[in-house]
Amino acid sequence: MSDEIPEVLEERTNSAEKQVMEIEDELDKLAKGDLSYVGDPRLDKLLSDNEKLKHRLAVLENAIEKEKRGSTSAVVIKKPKILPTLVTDINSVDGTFCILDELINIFTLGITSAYPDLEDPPVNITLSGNNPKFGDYQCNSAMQISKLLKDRDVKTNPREVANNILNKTPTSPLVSKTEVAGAGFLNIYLNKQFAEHILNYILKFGVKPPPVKQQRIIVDFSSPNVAKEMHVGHLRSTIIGDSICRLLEFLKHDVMRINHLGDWGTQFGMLIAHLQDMYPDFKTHSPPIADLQAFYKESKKRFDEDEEFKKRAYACVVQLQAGQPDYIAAWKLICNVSLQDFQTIYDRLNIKIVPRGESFYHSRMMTDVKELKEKGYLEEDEGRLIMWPNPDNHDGIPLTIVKSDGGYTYDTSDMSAIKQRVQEEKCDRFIYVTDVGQYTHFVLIDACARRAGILSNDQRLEHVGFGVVLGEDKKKFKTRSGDTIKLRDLLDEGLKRALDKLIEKGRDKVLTPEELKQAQEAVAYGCIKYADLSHNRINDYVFSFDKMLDDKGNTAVYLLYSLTRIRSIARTAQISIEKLMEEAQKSGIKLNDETEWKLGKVLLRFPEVILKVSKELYIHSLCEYLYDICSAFTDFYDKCYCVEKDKSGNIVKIFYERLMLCEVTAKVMQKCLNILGLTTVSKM
Ligand SMILES: NC(=[NH2+])NCCC[C@H](N)C(=O)O
Repeated sequence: MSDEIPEVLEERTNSAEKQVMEIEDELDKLAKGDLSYVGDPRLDKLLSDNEKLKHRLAVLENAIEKEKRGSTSAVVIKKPKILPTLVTDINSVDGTFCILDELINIFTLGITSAYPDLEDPPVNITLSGNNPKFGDYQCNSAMQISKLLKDRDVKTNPREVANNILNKTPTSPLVSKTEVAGAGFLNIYLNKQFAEHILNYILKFGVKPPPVKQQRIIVDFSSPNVAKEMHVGHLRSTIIGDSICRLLEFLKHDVMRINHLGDWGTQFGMLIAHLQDMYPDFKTHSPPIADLQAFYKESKKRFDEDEEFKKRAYACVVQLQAGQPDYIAAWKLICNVSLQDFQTIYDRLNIKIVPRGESFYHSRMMTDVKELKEKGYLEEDEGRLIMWPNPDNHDGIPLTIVKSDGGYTYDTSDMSAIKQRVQEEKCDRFIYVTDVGQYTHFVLIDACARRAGILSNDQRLEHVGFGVVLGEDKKKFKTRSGDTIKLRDLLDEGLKRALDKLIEKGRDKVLTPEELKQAQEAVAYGCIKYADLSHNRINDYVFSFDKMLDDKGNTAVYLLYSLTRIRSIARTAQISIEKLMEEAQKSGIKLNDETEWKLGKVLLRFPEVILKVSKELYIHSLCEYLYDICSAFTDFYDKCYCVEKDKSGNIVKIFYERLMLCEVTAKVMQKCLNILGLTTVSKM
């Protein structure tokens, strides 16, 4: 076998090693108390990059080992690469077509045929940005390839490489032209007929999801704790998690929406003991516990102050864990009070979620702990049983699987949960939506589940982390009196503010009372959701009704209003959708004006944006896209008449093709808003 391969691998290993060292340096600083990184979104990224790089390093080192061992074998059989098949006929594609993916295919062919000796050459395609001078998309691979060649002592420069690629790149009905520009960029211009074809498809058949391999995906979100306040952090998890589910459901995945409620643990001992005292006949007469938080506080006070009560509380835990029916009944009762409370919030926000709390894993935890123990994964530590991801490396913190009093923990339930999700639910993807503070918890669960053989190499836990909710004073979000904000009050205030806003705009004079109420709810809940979703989730986020109810800028109010305006254009011209479709049979959308062409190109990006967000789970990209559509639409509508009227307001000409473009815009916007969980209204 040639010596060349280990050399390349060694080089890659060196570079990966260097990156690991750099990141470890940063982490080191952090460990030494350099707090400037805390709460910084870059930290989260560094930590996850570090994990990935370590993994890659291990893979590469393994490969070197293998190569070294096998270096006596004589023949190398190069696996033939499976090259992509390209689109040759416009009519063979529909509205679900991802342009970026096809461009990657086209340039993969171009680059591999220009440089057949390069293994896995970089194929780097991006959107060109706003300047039409740079085309619609750009291929930036020439610089990287030129560098790779130089490292192998091949004399060349990026422009030459770009020209070579261009010569070998097959033509495509998607692309009108490609040019070499600047230092070696390849500027790609899309073909208008192709774009028109796709938009006409969407006009006829609606917005359909791009085809992807169907997966079974679990999304663990919301997950408040029984008998405690569901706080703004849980609200973020609820909103982000729901939107992720909607997106994945749109892509036709089999999505499990799971509410991993904190409904198990020693706190139930004192709650049950208190319940027995306060409502001795709780089994026959459902006690009127309206305020479970107050009930919790009372029982906690007794627990802390009354030794006798404390003892009883512990005894209750034992009975509960043993499955004693009376105790199970008491526990269920308490859980149901909380659950009903949570459900009112879900109903108001139109969110579906299935409760499956920590208690669900109770019996599984017993068997799972036994198994972990038997397989030697657990170690004793001051009476506890702990688990390290790597038995030879005790840096950082381990999982606590069994407490010194024999009880199980949050860690235990998450180990059992991941096992259940892999082995019983047979999920392909595992998504957890919590605050960034739990990042290390999930890294540990992932690593330990891998060590225990629960997760295989191609499976991983995905933590969708988000920052803290802050008040307008940039401090922790509290009421004026310093109490935590009740979600119900927050939603009520949203409703009130939304109504004020609509009245301020005089909408109460134009809308029927029913329309006004629909608009009020759509605006109130929409603005709370959108403000959360439109920010990069990793960052802390400032909760401000004034900002979220602004009708300018990237806000729900602006978007919802824009959509109703677009929808009203055909309506005021009294053109029915049937009439529009009839006209579409004759001509279809034409993108003649520069602003029409621009709007058309933004609309074409829908599948690309959806696919990207479904991989990375950063919903704000979808919000930015929605805002891009609105901006492009405004430019178009300012410049192009859809309906021409004479001086006395009579319609003299109707531009059907433009009304069709309005319709497609509305369809795409509507779909995006649905995915974000916003309710749209026809009038507001
Ligand atoms: N599988 C999980 N750990 N899900 C998240 C649970 C969130 C937890 N109940 C909390 O309030 O912080």
